[in-house]
Amino acid sequence: MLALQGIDKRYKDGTHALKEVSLELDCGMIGLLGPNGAGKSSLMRTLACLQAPDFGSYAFEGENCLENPMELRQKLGYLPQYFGVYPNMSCASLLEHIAVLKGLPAKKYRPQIDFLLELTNLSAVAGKSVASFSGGMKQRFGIAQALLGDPKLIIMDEPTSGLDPAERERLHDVLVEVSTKKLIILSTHIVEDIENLCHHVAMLISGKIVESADVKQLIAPLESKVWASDIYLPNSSDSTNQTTLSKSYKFGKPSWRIYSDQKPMANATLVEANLEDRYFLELHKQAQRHVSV
Ligand SMILES: Nc1ncnc2c1ncn2[C@@H]1O[C@H](COP(=O)(O)OP(=O)(O)OP(=O)(O)O)[C@@H](O)[C@H]1O
Repeated sequence: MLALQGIDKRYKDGTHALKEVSLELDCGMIGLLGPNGAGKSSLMRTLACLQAPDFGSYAFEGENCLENPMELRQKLGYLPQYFGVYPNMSCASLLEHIAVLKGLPAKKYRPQIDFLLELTNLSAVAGKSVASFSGGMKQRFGIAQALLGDPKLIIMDEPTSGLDPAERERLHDVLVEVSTKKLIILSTHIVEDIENLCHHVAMLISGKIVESADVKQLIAPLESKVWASDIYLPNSSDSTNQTTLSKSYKFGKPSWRIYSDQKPMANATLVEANLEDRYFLELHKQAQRHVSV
């Protein structure tokens, strides 16, 4: 459905944000996971034809998007990370305005706007100015505008940032409801969102795709190798077969997760491996590579 080939982007100040990114994605919900500054937004903006890469090409449903961006725009829904300033227009009027800009005929967009206001739980505030909305409401508005025109490719840059747990759950419901027969790319550093929603994840670290695979397949090699302990294992004791993955707190008490072929210490308990473990292991590997270069 979407094929990227050698996408490379260097900004004017010399930052090499994307390094020969190649990906092949089929329909469904796909997670793009990476730390701050990894290049996720750069890739999302490129896919949305908002900035051109220096090299590379990409095609959606066989159509070359760089040669024919208008073709893609008609099939695209995009939720940017930041919207900037909202005009002082009501939610419904702004959606109508965006529908016109997308080239949708009134007969098509009027019922769709009603449906999307309902879906994103904004019907009751449709007459209120978007500029006066709370962060969560603005995010839901962003999702509604991205879904206008029933796009086949939906790109969402950090869609759950700034949402409270109830809003986040509502967004998950919306995404699951619309995801059939579409390609939804969800860019985030919130691993849990990807684990909850996506069957496939691409990991982007320092501008490079380091993994792109089925989520279960990525986690499988870690099974029976992730341990939890409330005693600190110094990093210095990490080795090829043993890596401290993460530290988290429960009721103010710390707990470490350790990747190891064998029980790393007497009190360690074997736990179910998850995507966050895989992601931290990958970040650790990349950091090691960086040090040894
Ligand atoms: N317009 C720009 N000019 C120069 N450098 C930029 C520009 N936009 C992004 N960068 C740099 O490119 C790199 C990748 O940034 P990008 O915003 O794509 O990462 P990200 O993974 O989306 O990060 P975050 O999760 O923090 O939003 C960073 O080093 C960033 O500072």
